Amino acid sequence: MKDLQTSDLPFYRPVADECDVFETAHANGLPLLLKGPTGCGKTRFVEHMAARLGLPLHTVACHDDLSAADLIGRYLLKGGETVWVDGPLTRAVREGGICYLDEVVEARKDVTVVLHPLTDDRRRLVMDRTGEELEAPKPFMLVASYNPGYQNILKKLKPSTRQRFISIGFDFPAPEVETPVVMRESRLDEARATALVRLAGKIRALSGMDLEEGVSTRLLIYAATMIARGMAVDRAIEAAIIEPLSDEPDVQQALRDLAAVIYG
Ligand SMILES: Nc1ncnc2c1ncn2[C@@H]1O[C@H](COP(=O)(O)OP(=O)(O)OP(=O)(O)O)[C@@H](O)[C@H]1O
Repeated sequence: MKDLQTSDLPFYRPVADECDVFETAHANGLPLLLKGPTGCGKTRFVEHMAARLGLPLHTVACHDDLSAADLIGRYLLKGGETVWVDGPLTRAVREGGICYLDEVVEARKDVTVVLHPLTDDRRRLVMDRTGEELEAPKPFMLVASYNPGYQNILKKLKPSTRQRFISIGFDFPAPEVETPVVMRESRLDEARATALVRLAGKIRALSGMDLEEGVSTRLLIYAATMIARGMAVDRAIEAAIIEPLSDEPDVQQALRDLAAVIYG
């Protein structure tokens, strides 16, 4: 695959054709949903694409208290006066930038009401508190992410929401992508980065274990960073991989056993 990296962009190594899909969605005013496990590169991908397209990026980490007003804006008291302050979604629409809603499924239901007219062919942001209705300019793009792996039956995206988005499925990168990513982010040498990525492959292949999700690329980079700074490999794996993945002594021991297979 062609390496599209140039030095002034946030580093992102493409896994497949996701950069083309993003560019085509953007060029045609289509919203994009990134699905995948935590720490696999979704946020970095959006940062890279925003910089590549020269667009301002407004990122919102969604949580179960996040309301439509948090995205759109609210009246605030400033120096005795009431002034309207745009929220990140409104700023992105006004600027013609990208608004990235990380873990959109966590947001409150009233957020969906705002997103629907913005993510179909109307492309309109309805601001009920000010009575304004903004038509999104052509460069505006809404990107959302969602982790289907979380077994949260109460929080699922409704078909009427997910069928408004072009979607890309993410997963942990293949070893030939993940190893150079780990090396570049941590400055660890190839041999030791390769061993960590092999360990990750074994952990991700575990089944029947009480692991909610496989080890993320983010954790591998943490482990690699500690090793590159001189920490003993087994200590770094313990602190950056085993402890973050599980609290269960049996599971932790199984992970140590896997590490012993790789590191002898
Ligand atoms: N293809 C890739 N190219 C470059 N860096 C990558 C890639 N994949 C993963 N990474 C690295 O993995 C780290 C974690 O990725 P990122 O923060 O984008 O995860 P995420 O999928 O957005 O996670 P979350 O859903 O928890 O927000 C990044 O800081 C980056 O260093």
